[in-house]
Amino acid sequence: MQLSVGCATCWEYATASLAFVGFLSTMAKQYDFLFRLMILGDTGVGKTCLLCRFTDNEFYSSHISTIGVDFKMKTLKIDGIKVRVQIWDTAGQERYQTITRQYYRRAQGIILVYDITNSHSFQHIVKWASDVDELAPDKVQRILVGNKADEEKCRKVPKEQGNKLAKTYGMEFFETSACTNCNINESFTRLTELVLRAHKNEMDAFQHSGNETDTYDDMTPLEGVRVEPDNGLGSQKACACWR
Ligand SMILES: Nc1nc2c(ncn2[C@@H]2O[C@H](COP(=O)(O)OP(=O)(O)OP(=O)(O)O)[C@@H](O)[C@H]2O)c(=O)[nH]1
Repeated sequence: MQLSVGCATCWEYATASLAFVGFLSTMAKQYDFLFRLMILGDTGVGKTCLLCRFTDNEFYSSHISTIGVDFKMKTLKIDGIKVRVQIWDTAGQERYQTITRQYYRRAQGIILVYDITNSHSFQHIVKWASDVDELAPDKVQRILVGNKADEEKCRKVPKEQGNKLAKTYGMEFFETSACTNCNINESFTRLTELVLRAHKNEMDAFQHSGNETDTYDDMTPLEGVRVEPDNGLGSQKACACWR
């Protein structure tokens, strides 16, 4: 860029531009890869709580149903690689399935969650898994999570049953508690590792293509998905149903 000497405005503009470019390149190097993970399961199993515990180390005792899809981000370091995960928290309520189903095809990793104190939520895993088979990419990585493991006295689903179901689907299995922060980092990190491994060839090709400053980021926009808040639902969580 050619600067006209003595022109204060141009100089300020150039300095600001260079600072902005520097800022962008620093931003670009904050992570090496970006992946999308998704949390699925019946309403009330604790999907939002799992996510809030993982990203913010917080736990909320009230159940405020998610509308559509919400998301949070976190950066992990795995084997020296900085991986940024965008984690979508989906509504478990049937009425939002038209919206949440739009997101499956962009997920690289999926956490299927049931509540160990709720047999129905466990039985419904079969339905969630078949939705994933139908709608998610072939390469999608999945793990099974039995949440609320702190509620041992109210347990309805034995741990062996969870293990058995996970084996049937070829998934790894974790019992977690968002309440006591048990196995939360372990499960999210393991899923991210599986996604990294599944995409290794593409990532190697990307790095060898000379993109040293860019990040591997499959972020083409979603088709427009929009939901209007349902006034009959009472208090509900903020949502990011359209992007
Ligand atoms: N004891 C216990 N309660 C939990 C745990 N995780 C979540 N809960 C409670 O379960 C209820 C539902 O949690 P949410 O995270 O809102 O459930 P959700 O799956 O996101 O529900 P939807 O948004 O309706 O799909 C809340 O009252 C939470 O406090 C846990 O690990 N242990």
